[in-house]
Amino acid sequence: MSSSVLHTEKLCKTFSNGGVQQHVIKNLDIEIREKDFTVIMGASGSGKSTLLYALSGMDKPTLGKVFFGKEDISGYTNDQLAVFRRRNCGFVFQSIHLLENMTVFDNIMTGALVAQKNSPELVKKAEELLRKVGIKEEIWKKYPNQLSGGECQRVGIVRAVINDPAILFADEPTGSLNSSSGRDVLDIFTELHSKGQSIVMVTHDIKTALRGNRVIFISDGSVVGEHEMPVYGSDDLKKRRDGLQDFLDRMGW
Ligand SMILES: Nc1ncnc2c1ncn2[C@@H]1O[C@H](COP(=O)(O)OP(=O)(O)OP(=O)(O)O)[C@@H](O)[C@H]1O
Repeated sequence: MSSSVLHTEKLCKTFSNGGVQQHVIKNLDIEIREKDFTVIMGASGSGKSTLLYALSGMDKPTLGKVFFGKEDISGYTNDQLAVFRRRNCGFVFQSIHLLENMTVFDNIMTGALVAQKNSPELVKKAEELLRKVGIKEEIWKKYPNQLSGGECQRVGIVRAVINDPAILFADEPTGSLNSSSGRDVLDIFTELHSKGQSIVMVTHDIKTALRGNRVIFISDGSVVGEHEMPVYGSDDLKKRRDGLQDFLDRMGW
């Protein structure tokens, strides 16, 4: 059993919408294990993205605690959280916001930790990662508006993992892609996971969720169920899909 990399204690997040309090995350306890590919699923509006933001230090909880290892990050200031994220987290969202006035290569370098910036080792690492995700050398000097959506997403993944984050967070990473580009992106996630990358991904798509090895279902701001699967590719895909579908049916999805 792998060790815990992140956990929450009675996590709460409340938004005030026009003076009305909306309790989106309610006393939620969750543990994210190292080297797991954890998938968070649930109905629209159940609080998946809100949870991801709280887990990754993108937003502060209203009440409760978030621990990264033994470090309680819930009381951090915005500046401390920014440092925490840069050191420990990588992010891939539905639409990747690359900086339009920078080339593909420079976009990746801007994400690098200051200490490593433009070091020969880092340049080599960026080149290797770009090749690995299928971004050929002739694209490295191009600007984001000269790339397809799938290419942008793959560059975004390289930017997200360039600092070897302890956790890669993804929110509907294939949501804006066609099925072939989406599959390419998921193959990259699968490969990263097989190399030991801890991943936490929000999705409402079964095909995407199948890539994980642990699916956590949330409803109305609480964890209501959990489903474990072998590492993707090591089992029969039909059995895997049926098992996940069965779990989701039981969750009332
Ligand atoms: N910054 C915010 N201010 C106010 N309300 C918010 C904010 N962020 C989220 N909410 C509300 O919290 C609820 C949960 O939103 P969240 O985006 O976490 O759900 P979700 O499960 O990710 O939904 P979806 O699958 O549709 O993306 C929604 O009702 C949303 O309107």
